[in-house]
Amino acid sequence: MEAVKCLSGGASLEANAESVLRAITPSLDPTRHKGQAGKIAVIGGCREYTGAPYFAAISALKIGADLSHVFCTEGAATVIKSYSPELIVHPILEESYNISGVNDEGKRDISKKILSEFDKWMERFDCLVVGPGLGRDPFLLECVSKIMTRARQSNVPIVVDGDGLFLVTNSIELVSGYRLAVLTPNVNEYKRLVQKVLGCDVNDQNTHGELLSLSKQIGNVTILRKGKSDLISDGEKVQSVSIYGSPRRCGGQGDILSGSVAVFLSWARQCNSAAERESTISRTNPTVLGCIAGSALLRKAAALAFEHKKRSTLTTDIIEHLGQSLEAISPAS
Ligand SMILES: NC(=O)C1=CN([C@@H]2O[C@H](COP(=O)(O)OP(=O)(O)OC[C@H]3O[C@@H](n4cnc5c(N)ncnc54)[C@H](O)[C@@H]3O)[C@@H](O)[C@H]2O)[C@@H](O)CC1
Ligand SMILES: Nc1ncnc2c1ncn2[C@@H]1O[C@H](COP(=O)(O)OP(=O)(O)OP(=O)(O)O)[C@@H](O)[C@H]1O
Ligand SMILES: [Mg+2]
Repeated sequence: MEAVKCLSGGASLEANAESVLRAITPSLDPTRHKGQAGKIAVIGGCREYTGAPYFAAISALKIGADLSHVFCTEGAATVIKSYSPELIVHPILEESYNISGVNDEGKRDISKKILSEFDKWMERFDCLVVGPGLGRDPFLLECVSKIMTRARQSNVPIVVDGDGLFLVTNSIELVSGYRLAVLTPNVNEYKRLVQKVLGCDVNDQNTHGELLSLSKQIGNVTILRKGKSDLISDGEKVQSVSIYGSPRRCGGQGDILSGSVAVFLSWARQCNSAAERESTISRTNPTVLGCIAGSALLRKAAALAFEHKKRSTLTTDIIEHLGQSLEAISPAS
């Protein structure tokens, strides 16, 4: 199956995203137990943002993951739980304002406690999504750096989005050379990444070459550059997903994408039957497959939601169409 054709160097080719989706989506086999279709954790949710981690975590469930966790601050946790009883919410993160009277030693103890709380769960996760609605509090980000380092030591894939990209752009060593990392920058996040890593401004005359260089420079991590077309590269080649989505640019669509990529990359890593081993798909990096599938599904769901809701289309409407969009490509029975 030639689902993923690509050219190296400066060119990219449109991925056959539907074939990728069909190949990596597992069948609903009655012998499978809870957890086998994916256990995802989103690290995000703070005083300002509760929508973003919710969107990422609920999207993972709506696509077909079995369990979806959120690690956030205490204040955000109550709010996120009230959005949905389906999510498992851990109120473990702390922001500086909440511990302003605590001395350095006290802060170290809090940091250790956060890490040990996370450690109890980490080995169970198929993928982490770090960043949707995380905020930029320095103490919180320092704790999240430690969480990422721990996940990396345990070979747990990490999708980095939103404020997670702010953290990683300033501490690139957190993901550098980690082949199970995926960065999903929007226009601003990409600009900051290019400036920091390549030391220049974004060059729209050399889109593909620049994306290849950026990925290579960070040790071949997979990058999904969001935009009119989504461009995906692991430093070897560039592929695009340009399926028509929606003209509505409401906030939160990137959060759906990060939750979706987490599920699909987990599924792509499980795809190892003999037939799949022979195919182009199985020779493609699972992180790249996850990006292609996530991007395509989000765009299809956005198109369907827009058909119904037009100008009033919101992120929650798009989430409601994720299942139908996947069903049209890979039917449940
Ligand atoms: N409901 C929620 O809780 C949401 C929270 N979000 C979170 O908010 C935090 C910050 O993310 P943002 O994406 O807002 O931060 P960014 O710094 O990436 O972008 C913010 C600004 O960029 C501008 N912008 C967008 N597209 C542009 C373009 N093509 N050219 C020029 N400027 C452009 C926007 O108007 C906005 O003012 C993250 O943690 C994110 O996850 C967002 O995901 C949106 C939804
Ligand atoms: N100009 C565009 N035309 C069509 N689709 C787009 C366009 N820009 C972004 N998208 C789609 O919307 C998705 C989200 O991209 P966007 O740039 O809005 O992310 P974001 O800013 O991180 O979103 P969020 O508000 O969740 O943080 C991308 O996967 C992409 O497919
Ligand atoms: Mg975003």
